[in-house]
Amino acid sequence: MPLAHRLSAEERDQLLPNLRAVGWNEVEGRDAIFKQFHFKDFNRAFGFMTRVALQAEKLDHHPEWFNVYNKVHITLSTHECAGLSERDINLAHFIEQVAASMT
Ligand SMILES: C[C@H](O)[C@H](O)[C@H]1CNC2=NC(N)=NC(=O)C2=N1
Repeated sequence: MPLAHRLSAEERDQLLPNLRAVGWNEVEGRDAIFKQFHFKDFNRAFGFMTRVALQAEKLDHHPEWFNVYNKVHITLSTHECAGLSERDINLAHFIEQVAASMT
């Protein structure tokens, strides 16, 4: 896999607005993005997490996340470059697709 690089200012200007528009926000004090998801019940939340987990393993890029009942909080960042990379953007878009199919 090619090395991950931290997104440049130009790349951020280009890539982040689409994600901000659907509820992803930059984390304060850390180069990462965050979103909270709410599902109808635990089954949907865990089904969502299962689908994200399988893709994360395939991409070798894993979310930091927290779940209680129907809530899933997700933080995305890339350890390899200690910040946001294109891998986080791609995973966030995949997560959006899965979430849309669960509601
Ligand atoms: C050794 C393994 O390939 C790496 O640690 C992978 C695994 N999952 C990862 N997940 C995330 N979010 N960032 C990484 O840099 C990363 N690296």
